[in-house]
Amino acid sequence: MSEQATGRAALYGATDDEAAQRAAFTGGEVPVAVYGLGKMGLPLAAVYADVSGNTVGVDVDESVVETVSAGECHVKREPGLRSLVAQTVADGSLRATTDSRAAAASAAVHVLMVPTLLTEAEEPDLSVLLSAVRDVAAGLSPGDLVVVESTVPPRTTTDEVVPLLVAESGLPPEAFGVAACPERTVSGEALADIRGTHPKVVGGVDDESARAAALIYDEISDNEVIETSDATVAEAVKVFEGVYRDVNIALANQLAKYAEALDADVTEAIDVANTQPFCDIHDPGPGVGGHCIPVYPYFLTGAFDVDDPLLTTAREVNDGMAEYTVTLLERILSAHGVDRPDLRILLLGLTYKANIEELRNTPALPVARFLREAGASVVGVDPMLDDWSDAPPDHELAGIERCAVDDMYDAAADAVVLVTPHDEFAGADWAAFDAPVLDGRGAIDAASTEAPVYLIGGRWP
Ligand SMILES: NC(=O)c1ccc[n+]([C@@H]2O[C@H](COP(=O)([O-])OP(=O)(O)OC[C@H]3O[C@@H](n4cnc5c(N)ncnc54)[C@H](O)[C@@H]3O)[C@@H](O)[C@H]2O)c1
Ligand SMILES: CC(=O)N[C@@H]1[C@@H](OP(=O)(O)OP(=O)(O)OC[C@H]2O[C@@H](n3ccc(=O)[nH]c3=O)[C@H](O)[C@@H]2O)O[C@H](CO)[C@@H](O)[C@@H]1O
Repeated sequence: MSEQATGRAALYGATDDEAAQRAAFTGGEVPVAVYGLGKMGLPLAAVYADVSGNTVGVDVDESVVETVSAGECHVKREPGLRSLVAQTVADGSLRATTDSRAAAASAAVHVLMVPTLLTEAEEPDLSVLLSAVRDVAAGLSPGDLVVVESTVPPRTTTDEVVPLLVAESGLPPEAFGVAACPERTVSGEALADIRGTHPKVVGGVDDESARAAALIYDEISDNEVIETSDATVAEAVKVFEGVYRDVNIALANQLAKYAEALDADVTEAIDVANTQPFCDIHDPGPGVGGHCIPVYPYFLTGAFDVDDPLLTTAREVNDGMAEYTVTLLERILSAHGVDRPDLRILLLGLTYKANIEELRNTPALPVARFLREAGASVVGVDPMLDDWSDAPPDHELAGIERCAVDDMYDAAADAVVLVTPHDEFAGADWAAFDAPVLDGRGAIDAASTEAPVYLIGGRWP
């Protein structure tokens, strides 16, 4: 084990036997810093703390750091996370700080879990990641290992991260390790996923980086650790998983548009088609939200000069579903003889996915915009969101009248759209709305209610 001047053990280039390295890592001798304490970073930091016994979480948001430092958890509805954060903060294995430079100077393993988003021009925005990389470089020591867990365009680790670490740390590239180990975690099951729902993918910029990273993740995960031939393949694995899903969802949405011409229920056809192993068509819906699936295609189309009609068309199909949903709603209202200028439409679920507090790219916002452009007033119900009634005019939810779950039956809606099926809507009395319901996510058991319930791609009465 290479002990450095600071008395901390390091893994990259360690020459003692593997058992000693594992013992050092799980014995708190290899300090870890996790950069980014959000929906993905906090669960990751908590598991790292639980395994390593010596982890500091870094975040630029002081309220996040204060919350975690108090042993509390700001990430909602993540099973087990609240207690794990409380436990690891209480026993000292997890600390939180905004002082990224101090954290970097103390750590021998640096794990990047910060957002990677898009510019207005729909090109990868690595500014946050590279800012965190600069913080790491300021405290980088020989023998350290840098792990990129954020989803990034393939080649980012080798072409952006390593050169910046070298330039800003003054260390030669052979002095430290770097590996792409993409997060394959789903909100709502993060701890289980980090601990091994799926194999962990590890791609090093060199063999020693891969070895050190694989040793760490073999301690973190109880599933297989798959070492790819290099960091770029590991990055590509993650992006390919995401673009597969976006294209597949676009296929489902396209097939939903055929439903009326076929006079068939597309969901029934998809479900039966998926009964054989060569078919896994996903579900149609009002759109694709979050900062993963709708973003990852641009990590290819916006990063490489390759002729690509497929991913771009899939994005267009998925982004077009919000307007398609509104046209469906207009037809439903017409079929029910509702033709008033001052329509009130109730949107249930505004965040991008059930039980997740994230508005990024949520289809609910374009659905609301199209409805308001058509002259309707829009009422939104979302138990995952704090009351936004007093939000400023430029707030993304401005223009959407807020309604509490308990008051939703009294909203006097002319129609209801279930955009995101949070748990709170599972037991709704759909007939009590006394209005037609468009079930955007196929979450309602239509046979269990007298209410007129419609599906995207469903059969018309
Ligand atoms: N959310 C998912 O389902 C998911 C799944 C897999 C991978 N990912 C990847 O993980 C990334 C992070 O996702 P998330 O859901 O945790 O995002 P998030 O928005 O919930 O959290 C990001 C956190 O990073 C902090 N942060 C921003 N800049 C920072 C900096 N320079 N240094 C330290 N902290 C900083 C923010 O304050 C915030 O607390 C995503 O961009 C995506 O690439 C997300
Ligand atoms: C590790 C990681 O990165 N995990 C990602 C994470 O992605 P995510 O959290 O962004 O969630 P998704 O489930 O992909 O939903 C995104 C949007 O697409 C809509 N949607 C979904 C399915 C469908 O058939 N039709 C749809 O319209 C949905 O409503 C929502 O708006 O979990 C997925 C597994 O859940 C993973 O595959 C995916 O890699």
